[in-house]
Amino acid sequence: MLRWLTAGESHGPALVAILEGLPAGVSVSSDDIAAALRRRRAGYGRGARMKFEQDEVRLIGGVRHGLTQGGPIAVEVGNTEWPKWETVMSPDPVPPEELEGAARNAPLTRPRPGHADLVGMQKYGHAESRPVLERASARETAARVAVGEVARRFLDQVLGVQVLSHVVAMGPVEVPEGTQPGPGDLERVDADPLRVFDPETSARMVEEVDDTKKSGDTLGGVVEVLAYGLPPGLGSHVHWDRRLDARLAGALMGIQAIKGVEVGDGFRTAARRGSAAHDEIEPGPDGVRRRTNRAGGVEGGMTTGAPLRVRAAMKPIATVPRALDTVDVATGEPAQAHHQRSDVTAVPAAGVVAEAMAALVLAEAALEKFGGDSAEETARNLTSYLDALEIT
Ligand SMILES: Cc1cc2nc3c(=O)[nH]c(=O)nc-3n(C[C@H](O)[C@H](O)[C@H](O)COP(=O)(O)O)c2cc1C
Ligand SMILES: C=C(O[C@@H]1CC(C(=O)O)=C[C@@H](OP(=O)(O)O)[C@H]1O)C(=O)O
Repeated sequence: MLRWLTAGESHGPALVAILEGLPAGVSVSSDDIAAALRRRRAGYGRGARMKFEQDEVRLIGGVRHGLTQGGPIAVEVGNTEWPKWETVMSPDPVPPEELEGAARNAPLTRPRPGHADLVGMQKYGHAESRPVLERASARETAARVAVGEVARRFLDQVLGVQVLSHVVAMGPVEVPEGTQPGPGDLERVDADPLRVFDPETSARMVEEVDDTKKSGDTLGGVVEVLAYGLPPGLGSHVHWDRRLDARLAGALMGIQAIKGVEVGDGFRTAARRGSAAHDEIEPGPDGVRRRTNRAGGVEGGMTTGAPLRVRAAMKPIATVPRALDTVDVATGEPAQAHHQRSDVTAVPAAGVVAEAMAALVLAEAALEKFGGDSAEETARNLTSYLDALEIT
Protein backbone atom coordinates (compact mmCIF):
# COMPACT_ATOMS: atom_id res chain seq x y z
CA MET A 1 0.00 0.00 0.00
CA LEU A 2 1.35 3.43 -0.94
CA ARG A 3 0.29 6.32 1.32
CA TRP A 4 1.18 9.99 1.41
CA LEU A 5 0.41 12.91 3.69
CA THR A 6 1.41 16.56 3.81
CA ALA A 7 1.47 19.13 6.62
CA GLY A 8 2.42 22.77 6.99
CA GLU A 9 1.13 26.26 6.32
CA SER A 10 1.77 28.69 3.48
CA HIS A 11 3.71 31.12 5.69
CA GLY A 12 4.88 28.59 8.29
CA PRO A 13 8.50 27.50 8.75
CA ALA A 14 8.23 24.57 6.30
CA LEU A 15 5.99 22.08 4.56
CA VAL A 16 6.55 18.39 5.14
CA ALA A 17 5.46 15.30 3.26
CA ILE A 18 5.70 11.60 4.01
CA LEU A 19 5.51 8.87 1.38
CA GLU A 20 5.09 5.39 2.85
CA GLY A 21 5.20 2.08 1.00
CA LEU A 22 7.72 2.72 -1.76
CA PRO A 23 10.17 -0.17 -2.40
CA ALA A 24 13.89 0.05 -1.66
CA GLY A 25 16.39 0.79 -4.40
CA VAL A 26 14.81 3.75 -6.20
CA SER A 27 17.37 6.40 -7.01
CA VAL A 28 16.47 9.91 -5.76
CA SER A 29 18.39 12.84 -4.29
CA SER A 30 17.62 16.24 -2.76
CA ASP A 31 18.77 17.79 -6.05
CA ASP A 32 16.20 15.73 -8.00
CA ILE A 33 13.42 16.99 -5.74
CA ALA A 34 14.72 20.57 -5.87
CA ALA A 35 14.64 20.39 -9.68
CA ALA A 36 11.00 19.21 -9.59
CA LEU A 37 10.12 22.09 -7.28
CA ARG A 38 11.77 24.58 -9.64
CA ARG A 39 9.46 23.34 -12.40
CA ARG A 40 6.44 24.06 -10.17
CA ARG A 41 7.55 27.63 -9.47
CA ALA A 42 7.98 28.51 -13.13
CA GLY A 43 5.28 29.75 -15.51
CA TYR A 44 4.39 33.12 -16.96
CA GLY A 45 1.77 34.93 -14.89
CA ARG A 46 2.82 33.81 -11.43
CA GLY A 47 3.05 36.44 -8.71
CA ALA A 48 5.89 38.19 -6.92
CA ARG A 49 6.24 35.53 -4.23
CA MET A 50 7.59 33.00 -6.75
CA LYS A 51 10.54 35.32 -7.41
CA PHE A 52 11.66 36.17 -3.90
CA GLU A 53 10.92 32.90 -2.09
CA GLN A 54 13.01 29.74 -2.44
CA ASP A 55 12.11 26.11 -1.72
CA GLU A 56 14.69 24.63 0.67
CA VAL A 57 14.58 20.84 0.26
CA ARG A 58 15.77 18.48 2.98
CA LEU A 59 15.33 14.71 2.80
CA ILE A 60 14.90 13.69 6.42
CA GLY A 61 14.02 10.00 6.19
CA GLY A 62 13.85 6.94 3.98
CA VAL A 63 16.75 7.74 1.60
CA ARG A 64 20.44 6.86 2.09
CA HIS A 65 23.27 7.63 -0.34
CA GLY A 66 20.75 8.46 -3.05
CA LEU A 67 18.63 5.31 -2.78
CA THR A 68 15.29 4.66 -1.08
CA GLN A 69 15.63 2.16 1.78
CA GLY A 70 12.06 0.86 1.95
CA GLY A 71 11.03 2.97 4.97
CA PRO A 72 8.79 6.09 4.93
CA ILE A 73 10.34 8.88 2.88
CA ALA A 74 10.11 12.23 4.65
CA VAL A 75 10.79 15.52 2.86
CA GLU A 76 10.89 19.02 4.32
CA VAL A 77 10.42 22.04 2.05
CA GLY A 78 11.50 25.13 3.97
CA ASN A 79 9.81 28.48 3.39
CA THR A 80 12.60 31.04 3.13
CA GLU A 81 10.05 33.77 3.92
CA TRP A 82 9.65 32.38 7.44
CA PRO A 83 11.69 35.10 9.26
CA LYS A 84 9.03 37.66 8.19
CA TRP A 85 6.23 35.51 9.60
CA GLU A 86 7.82 34.15 12.76
CA THR A 87 5.62 36.15 15.10
CA VAL A 88 2.29 35.98 13.28
CA MET A 89 2.63 32.26 12.50
CA SER A 90 4.45 31.20 15.68
CA PRO A 91 3.36 27.70 16.76
CA ASP A 92 3.94 28.71 20.38
CA PRO A 93 2.03 31.43 22.26
CA VAL A 94 3.28 34.99 21.69
CA PRO A 95 2.85 37.74 24.34
CA PRO A 96 -0.18 39.89 23.27
CA GLU A 97 1.83 43.14 23.29
CA GLU A 98 4.35 41.62 20.84
CA LEU A 99 1.60 40.31 18.56
CA GLU A 100 -0.33 43.56 18.50
CA GLY A 101 2.48 45.54 16.94
CA ALA A 102 3.54 42.77 14.55
CA ALA A 103 3.40 43.30 10.80
CA ARG A 104 0.80 41.15 8.97
CA ASN A 105 -1.21 40.68 12.16
CA ALA A 106 -4.26 42.75 11.09
CA PRO A 107 -7.31 40.43 11.14
CA LEU A 108 -8.46 39.40 7.65
CA THR A 109 -12.21 39.92 7.89
CA ARG A 110 -13.04 40.49 4.19
CA PRO A 111 -13.22 36.91 2.80
CA ARG A 112 -12.36 36.38 -0.87
CA PRO A 113 -15.10 34.84 -3.04
CA GLY A 114 -13.76 31.66 -4.63
CA HIS A 115 -11.21 30.96 -1.90
CA ALA A 116 -11.77 28.82 1.20
CA ASP A 117 -11.89 31.92 3.47
CA LEU A 118 -15.58 32.34 4.35
CA VAL A 119 -16.75 28.77 4.65
CA GLY A 120 -13.52 27.80 6.42
CA MET A 121 -14.14 30.53 9.02
CA GLN A 122 -17.73 29.32 9.48
CA LYS A 123 -16.78 25.66 9.75
CA TYR A 124 -13.76 25.99 12.06
CA GLY A 125 -15.04 28.90 14.12
CA HIS A 126 -12.44 31.52 13.19
CA ALA A 127 -13.22 35.25 13.31
CA GLU A 128 -10.76 35.98 10.49
CA SER A 129 -9.41 34.05 7.51
CA ARG A 130 -5.68 33.77 8.31
CA PRO A 131 -5.99 30.29 9.90
CA VAL A 132 -7.99 29.09 6.87
CA LEU A 133 -5.99 30.55 4.00
CA GLU A 134 -2.71 29.33 5.46
CA ARG A 135 -3.68 25.72 4.86
CA ALA A 136 -6.02 26.23 1.87
CA SER A 137 -3.17 27.92 -0.04
CA ALA A 138 -1.67 26.01 -2.92
CA ARG A 139 1.75 26.56 -1.36
CA GLU A 140 0.98 23.06 -0.01
CA THR A 141 1.37 21.65 -3.51
CA ALA A 142 5.16 22.02 -3.13
CA ALA A 143 5.02 19.12 -0.65
CA ARG A 144 2.99 17.02 -3.09
CA VAL A 145 5.43 17.69 -5.92
CA ALA A 146 8.30 16.65 -3.62
CA VAL A 147 6.86 13.17 -2.96
CA GLY A 148 5.36 13.00 -6.45
CA GLU A 149 8.92 13.23 -7.79
CA VAL A 150 9.85 10.09 -5.85
CA ALA A 151 6.83 8.29 -7.34
CA ARG A 152 7.73 9.55 -10.81
CA ARG A 153 11.27 8.22 -10.47
CA PHE A 154 9.93 4.84 -9.31
CA LEU A 155 7.65 4.69 -12.39
CA ASP A 156 10.49 5.65 -14.71
CA GLN A 157 13.19 3.39 -13.23
CA VAL A 158 11.08 0.30 -12.52
CA LEU A 159 8.29 0.37 -15.13
CA GLY A 160 9.80 2.60 -17.83
CA VAL A 161 6.80 4.97 -17.52
CA GLN A 162 7.15 8.66 -18.45
CA VAL A 163 4.70 11.15 -16.93
CA LEU A 164 4.42 14.68 -18.34
CA SER A 165 1.89 17.47 -18.70
CA HIS A 166 1.21 20.48 -20.88
CA VAL A 167 -1.21 23.40 -20.91
CA VAL A 168 -4.02 22.96 -23.44
CA ALA A 169 -6.12 26.06 -22.66
CA MET A 170 -5.58 29.44 -21.00
CA GLY A 171 -8.92 31.15 -20.57
CA PRO A 172 -10.54 31.12 -24.02
CA VAL A 173 -7.30 30.36 -25.95
CA GLU A 174 -6.90 26.65 -26.80
CA VAL A 175 -4.16 24.61 -28.48
CA PRO A 176 -5.16 23.04 -31.84
CA GLU A 177 -6.93 19.67 -31.57
CA GLY A 178 -4.40 16.82 -31.48
CA THR A 179 -1.52 18.80 -29.93
CA GLN A 180 0.22 16.16 -27.86
CA PRO A 181 3.84 16.04 -26.67
CA GLY A 182 5.57 12.64 -26.83
CA PRO A 183 7.44 10.89 -24.02
CA GLY A 184 10.69 12.74 -24.73
CA ASP A 185 9.15 16.22 -24.97
CA LEU A 186 9.08 17.28 -21.31
CA GLU A 187 12.08 19.61 -21.62
CA ARG A 188 10.58 21.29 -24.65
CA VAL A 189 7.29 21.86 -22.79
CA ASP A 190 9.12 23.22 -19.75
CA ALA A 191 11.11 25.62 -21.94
CA ASP A 192 7.90 27.35 -23.03
CA PRO A 193 6.86 30.24 -20.75
CA LEU A 194 3.38 28.76 -20.28
CA ARG A 195 4.31 25.08 -20.70
CA VAL A 196 2.48 24.92 -24.03
CA PHE A 197 3.61 22.53 -26.78
CA ASP A 198 2.50 24.76 -29.66
CA PRO A 199 4.61 27.98 -29.85
CA GLU A 200 2.08 29.96 -31.88
CA THR A 201 -0.72 29.26 -29.38
CA SER A 202 1.67 29.97 -26.50
CA ALA A 203 2.33 33.48 -27.88
CA ARG A 204 -1.43 34.16 -28.03
CA MET A 205 -1.83 32.83 -24.49
CA VAL A 206 0.94 35.15 -23.23
CA GLU A 207 -1.03 38.07 -24.75
CA GLU A 208 -4.15 36.82 -22.95
CA VAL A 209 -2.25 36.74 -19.62
CA ASP A 210 -0.88 40.27 -20.21
CA ASP A 211 -4.31 41.57 -21.09
CA THR A 212 -5.85 39.91 -18.03
CA LYS A 213 -3.17 41.41 -15.79
CA LYS A 214 -3.67 44.89 -17.28
CA SER A 215 -7.36 44.76 -16.48
CA GLY A 216 -6.70 43.72 -12.86
CA ASP A 217 -8.11 40.25 -13.41
CA THR A 218 -7.08 36.57 -13.19
CA LEU A 219 -7.20 33.59 -15.54
CA GLY A 220 -7.87 29.84 -15.41
CA GLY A 221 -7.27 27.11 -17.96
CA VAL A 222 -6.87 23.42 -18.68
CA VAL A 223 -3.87 21.09 -18.31
CA GLU A 224 -3.39 17.62 -19.76
CA VAL A 225 -1.37 14.88 -18.05
CA LEU A 226 0.08 12.11 -20.21
CA ALA A 227 1.71 8.86 -19.12
CA TYR A 228 3.58 6.73 -21.66
CA GLY A 229 4.69 3.12 -21.21
CA LEU A 230 2.03 1.86 -18.78
CA PRO A 231 1.33 -1.88 -18.86
CA PRO A 232 -2.28 -3.00 -19.37
CA GLY A 233 -4.22 -3.84 -16.22
CA LEU A 234 -3.46 -1.17 -13.57
CA GLY A 235 -6.65 -0.44 -11.60
CA SER A 236 -9.70 -2.69 -11.82
CA HIS A 237 -13.27 -2.91 -13.07
CA VAL A 238 -14.42 -4.91 -10.03
CA HIS A 239 -15.21 -2.13 -7.53
CA TRP A 240 -15.77 1.63 -7.74
CA ASP A 241 -12.85 2.59 -5.55
CA ARG A 242 -10.42 0.37 -7.45
CA ARG A 243 -11.17 2.01 -10.81
CA LEU A 244 -8.08 3.89 -11.99
CA ASP A 245 -10.11 6.63 -13.69
CA ALA A 246 -11.99 7.31 -10.43
CA ARG A 247 -8.75 7.44 -8.46
CA LEU A 248 -7.07 9.76 -10.95
CA ALA A 249 -10.11 12.04 -11.01
CA GLY A 250 -10.13 12.23 -7.20
CA ALA A 251 -6.41 12.97 -7.07
CA LEU A 252 -6.65 15.74 -9.67
CA MET A 253 -9.82 17.24 -8.17
CA GLY A 254 -7.90 17.33 -4.88
CA ILE A 255 -5.63 20.05 -6.28
CA GLN A 256 -6.65 23.56 -5.21
CA ALA A 257 -8.84 25.32 -7.81
CA ILE A 258 -9.37 22.25 -10.06
CA LYS A 259 -13.06 22.16 -10.98
CA GLY A 260 -13.30 19.48 -13.66
CA VAL A 261 -11.48 16.33 -14.80
CA GLU A 262 -11.78 14.59 -18.14
CA VAL A 263 -10.41 11.12 -19.01
CA GLY A 264 -9.47 10.74 -22.68
CA ASP A 265 -11.91 12.68 -24.86
CA GLY A 266 -14.22 12.90 -21.82
CA PHE A 267 -17.01 15.43 -22.34
CA ARG A 268 -16.40 15.49 -26.10
CA THR A 269 -17.16 11.76 -26.23
CA ALA A 270 -20.64 12.41 -24.86
CA ALA A 271 -21.51 14.32 -28.04
CA ARG A 272 -20.47 11.50 -30.39
CA ARG A 273 -22.24 8.39 -31.61
CA GLY A 274 -20.80 5.08 -30.45
CA SER A 275 -19.27 4.32 -33.82
CA ALA A 276 -17.17 7.49 -33.54
CA ALA A 277 -16.56 7.33 -29.79
CA HIS A 278 -14.69 4.08 -29.11
CA ASP A 279 -11.29 2.70 -30.04
CA GLU A 280 -11.63 -0.21 -32.42
CA ILE A 281 -9.32 -3.18 -31.84
CA GLU A 282 -7.18 -4.67 -34.59
CA PRO A 283 -4.28 -7.09 -34.95
CA GLY A 284 -0.91 -5.31 -35.05
CA PRO A 285 2.71 -6.42 -35.58
CA ASP A 286 3.19 -6.80 -31.77
CA GLY A 287 -0.27 -8.18 -30.94
CA VAL A 288 -3.70 -6.59 -30.49
CA ARG A 289 -3.82 -2.82 -30.60
CA ARG A 290 -6.38 -0.01 -30.65
CA ARG A 291 -6.80 2.03 -33.79
CA THR A 292 -7.34 5.29 -31.86
CA ASN A 293 -6.98 6.45 -28.23
CA ARG A 294 -10.18 8.38 -27.57
CA ALA A 295 -10.56 6.60 -24.24
CA GLY A 296 -7.25 8.08 -23.03
CA GLY A 297 -5.69 4.73 -22.13
CA VAL A 298 -8.35 3.56 -19.65
CA GLU A 299 -11.21 1.11 -20.24
CA GLY A 300 -13.24 -0.50 -17.46
CA GLY A 301 -11.23 1.39 -14.85
CA MET A 302 -7.96 -0.25 -16.04
CA THR A 303 -5.02 0.92 -18.10
CA THR A 304 -5.18 -0.50 -21.63
CA GLY A 305 -1.48 -0.04 -22.38
CA ALA A 306 -2.18 2.96 -24.62
CA PRO A 307 -0.92 6.38 -23.43
CA LEU A 308 -2.88 7.68 -20.45
CA ARG A 309 -4.48 11.07 -21.11
CA VAL A 310 -6.35 13.05 -18.43
CA ARG A 311 -7.26 16.73 -18.32
CA ALA A 312 -7.94 19.04 -15.38
CA ALA A 313 -9.75 22.41 -15.58
CA MET A 314 -8.58 25.14 -13.22
CA LYS A 315 -10.76 28.07 -12.20
CA PRO A 316 -9.27 31.59 -12.30
CA ILE A 317 -7.26 32.66 -9.23
CA ALA A 318 -9.64 33.76 -6.45
CA THR A 319 -7.61 36.75 -5.23
CA VAL A 320 -8.71 39.09 -8.03
CA PRO A 321 -6.70 42.36 -7.98
CA ARG A 322 -9.80 44.36 -8.99
CA ALA A 323 -11.25 43.07 -5.76
CA LEU A 324 -14.63 41.33 -5.75
CA ASP A 325 -17.59 42.25 -3.57
CA THR A 326 -17.77 40.64 -0.16
CA VAL A 327 -18.91 41.38 3.38
CA ASP A 328 -16.64 42.57 6.19
CA VAL A 329 -17.57 39.93 8.75
CA ALA A 330 -16.40 42.19 11.59
CA THR A 331 -19.09 44.81 10.75
CA GLY A 332 -21.57 42.94 8.52
CA GLU A 333 -21.19 45.74 5.94
CA PRO A 334 -20.52 45.33 2.21
CA ALA A 335 -16.79 45.57 1.41
CA GLN A 336 -14.13 44.70 -1.16
CA ALA A 337 -12.35 41.36 -0.72
CA HIS A 338 -8.91 41.27 0.80
CA HIS A 339 -6.07 41.54 -1.78
CA GLN A 340 -2.35 42.06 -1.35
CA ARG A 341 -0.77 40.17 -4.22
CA SER A 342 -1.57 37.08 -6.23
CA ASP A 343 -0.77 35.07 -9.31
CA VAL A 344 -2.54 36.24 -12.50
CA THR A 345 -2.62 32.58 -13.42
CA ALA A 346 -1.03 29.39 -12.08
CA VAL A 347 -2.18 26.97 -14.79
CA PRO A 348 1.39 25.96 -15.83
CA ALA A 349 2.23 25.17 -12.18
CA ALA A 350 -1.04 23.25 -11.78
CA GLY A 351 0.17 20.98 -14.61
CA VAL A 352 3.32 20.11 -12.65
CA VAL A 353 1.20 19.41 -9.56
CA ALA A 354 -1.18 17.28 -11.65
CA GLU A 355 1.81 15.23 -12.89
CA ALA A 356 2.81 14.62 -9.27
CA MET A 357 -0.68 13.52 -8.25
CA ALA A 358 -0.99 11.25 -11.29
CA ALA A 359 2.45 9.75 -10.60
CA LEU A 360 1.46 8.96 -7.01
CA VAL A 361 -1.79 7.27 -8.10
CA LEU A 362 -0.04 5.30 -10.87
CA ALA A 363 2.76 4.20 -8.53
CA GLU A 364 0.15 3.09 -6.00
CA ALA A 365 -1.74 1.10 -8.66
CA ALA A 366 1.51 -0.44 -9.97
CA LEU A 367 2.50 -1.56 -6.47
CA GLU A 368 -0.94 -3.08 -5.91
CA LYS A 369 -0.54 -5.08 -9.11
CA PHE A 370 3.13 -6.04 -8.89
CA GLY A 371 4.05 -5.63 -5.20
CA GLY A 372 7.71 -5.90 -4.29
CA ASP A 373 9.83 -4.60 -1.42
CA SER A 374 12.74 -3.73 -3.68
CA ALA A 375 12.77 -2.08 -7.09
CA GLU A 376 14.29 -5.30 -8.50
CA GLU A 377 11.45 -7.41 -7.12
CA THR A 378 8.77 -5.10 -8.57
CA ALA A 379 10.55 -5.15 -11.94
CA ARG A 380 10.77 -8.97 -11.86
CA ASN A 381 7.07 -9.26 -11.10
CA LEU A 382 6.22 -6.86 -13.94
CA THR A 383 8.33 -8.89 -16.39
CA SER A 384 6.73 -12.14 -15.28
CA TYR A 385 3.22 -10.64 -15.72
CA LEU A 386 4.02 -9.30 -19.19
CA ASP A 387 5.62 -12.63 -20.22
CA ALA A 388 2.54 -14.53 -19.08
CA LEU A 389 -0.06 -12.29 -20.80
CA GLU A 390 -2.06 -14.65 -23.00
CA ILE A 391 -3.62 -11.98 -25.17
CA THR A 392 -1.01 -9.54 -26.32
C1 LIG B 1 -0.30 26.31 -8.17
C2 LIG B 1 -1.44 27.13 -7.64
C3 LIG B 1 -1.24 28.47 -7.32
C4 LIG B 1 -2.29 29.25 -6.83
N1 LIG B 1 -2.07 30.57 -6.54
C5 LIG B 1 -3.09 31.31 -6.04
C6 LIG B 1 -2.91 32.70 -5.71
O1 LIG B 1 -1.83 33.27 -5.88
N2 LIG B 1 -3.97 33.37 -5.21
C7 LIG B 1 -5.18 32.78 -5.02
O2 LIG B 1 -6.12 33.40 -4.56
N3 LIG B 1 -5.39 31.49 -5.34
C8 LIG B 1 -4.37 30.75 -5.84
N4 LIG B 1 -4.58 29.43 -6.14
C9 LIG B 1 -5.90 28.88 -6.00
C10 LIG B 1 -6.36 28.73 -4.58
O3 LIG B 1 -5.49 27.89 -3.87
C11 LIG B 1 -7.80 28.18 -4.67
O4 LIG B 1 -8.57 29.14 -5.31
C12 LIG B 1 -8.40 27.91 -3.34
O5 LIG B 1 -7.76 26.77 -2.76
C13 LIG B 1 -9.88 27.63 -3.46
O6 LIG B 1 -10.12 26.73 -4.49
P1 LIG B 1 -11.04 25.47 -4.26
O7 LIG B 1 -12.43 25.98 -4.10
O8 LIG B 1 -10.87 24.60 -5.44
O9 LIG B 1 -10.46 24.82 -3.05
C14 LIG B 1 -3.56 28.66 -6.65
C15 LIG B 1 -3.77 27.29 -6.98
C16 LIG B 1 -2.73 26.54 -7.48
C17 LIG B 1 -2.97 25.08 -7.84
C1 LIG C 1 3.33 30.26 -2.40
C2 LIG C 1 2.79 29.59 -3.38
O1 LIG C 1 1.56 29.84 -3.95
C3 LIG C 1 0.68 30.70 -3.30
C4 LIG C 1 -0.66 30.08 -3.43
C5 LIG C 1 -1.74 30.99 -3.02
C6 LIG C 1 -3.09 30.43 -2.81
O2 LIG C 1 -3.95 31.17 -2.29
O3 LIG C 1 -3.35 29.27 -3.16
C7 LIG C 1 -1.50 32.34 -2.87
C8 LIG C 1 -0.18 32.98 -3.12
O4 LIG C 1 0.49 33.20 -1.89
P1 LIG C 1 0.48 34.66 -1.22
O5 LIG C 1 -0.96 34.96 -0.92
O6 LIG C 1 1.33 34.53 0.01
O7 LIG C 1 1.08 35.56 -2.25
C9 LIG C 1 0.71 32.07 -3.95
O8 LIG C 1 2.00 32.60 -4.01
C10 LIG C 1 3.48 28.47 -4.02
O9 LIG C 1 2.87 27.89 -4.93
O10 LIG C 1 4.62 28.14 -3.60
